[in-house]
Amino acid sequence: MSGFYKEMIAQNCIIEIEALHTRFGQLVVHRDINLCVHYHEVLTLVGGSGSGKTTLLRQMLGLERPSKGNIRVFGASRCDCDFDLLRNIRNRSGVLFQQGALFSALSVFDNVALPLRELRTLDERMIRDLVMFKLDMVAIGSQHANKMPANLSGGMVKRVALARALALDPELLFLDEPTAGLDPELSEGFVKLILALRAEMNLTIVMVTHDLETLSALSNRIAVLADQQIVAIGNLQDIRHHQHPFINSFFKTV
Ligand SMILES: Nc1ncnc2c1ncn2[C@@H]1O[C@H](COP(=O)(O)OP(=O)(O)OP(=O)(O)O)[C@@H](O)[C@H]1O
Repeated sequence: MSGFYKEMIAQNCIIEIEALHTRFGQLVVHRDINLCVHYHEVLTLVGGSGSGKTTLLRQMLGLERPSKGNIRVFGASRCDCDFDLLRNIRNRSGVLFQQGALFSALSVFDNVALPLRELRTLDERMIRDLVMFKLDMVAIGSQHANKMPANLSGGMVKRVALARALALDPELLFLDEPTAGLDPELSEGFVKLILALRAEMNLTIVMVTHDLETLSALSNRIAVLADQQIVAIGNLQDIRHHQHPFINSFFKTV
């Protein structure tokens, strides 16, 4: 075991990123990224447009591969191609994509039931109970279960998408711009819901956001992506005094 991994285990990392490089043709997006996401923290990725936040999130999720370097989730390498191992990582992770990304042809109920049905181990009665329980957790009443996504408000789409992300009781939750498109009141309510569920389910959260209110309310630590690297990492107090042009402009209203 390399010194790096010993250090990661000692630091209690749920996700460990080592010497990660990403390039798309001539475009270098990440250069030597090293990062540890601690168990039970909320780590937020911030950075300018095109700085590689979503790409890094997708790499942690296993949806994209870095050009070089390694990502370990729950101690297992993303680069291992063992199907059972990758499925295990997937079942222990939930993701809330930007815009909610509900399947438009499926009802609220069927959207939340999807990850449960994919397990192929639960009968429909059990699935029904679990779906109604998850909808209740995100304050969606049973009268909405048969509605189609097109008939929901923006705030409801986010909550149903969150119920789906939490369907398998994940330990790790990824949030991509969770409050984008919500007005300030709905956004505040959604942040409170995430905080409550995080405490209830003992979640570790990795989030991408441009929204300062969301960032301040939820983050334990913030990692700033700029110049293809993580130029600063720490809590809000640590970060806001860091001297970097992106950080100065991003936090100037705090
Ligand atoms: N599959 C791909 N092929 C080619 N270029 C890509 C691909 N995915 C991302 N990029 C490029 O990589 C860079 C980083 O993209 P990414 O979406 O990760 O940035 P971001 O920080 O999330 O940006 P934003 O805040 O605007 O969403 C961008 O220049 C983007 O155009």
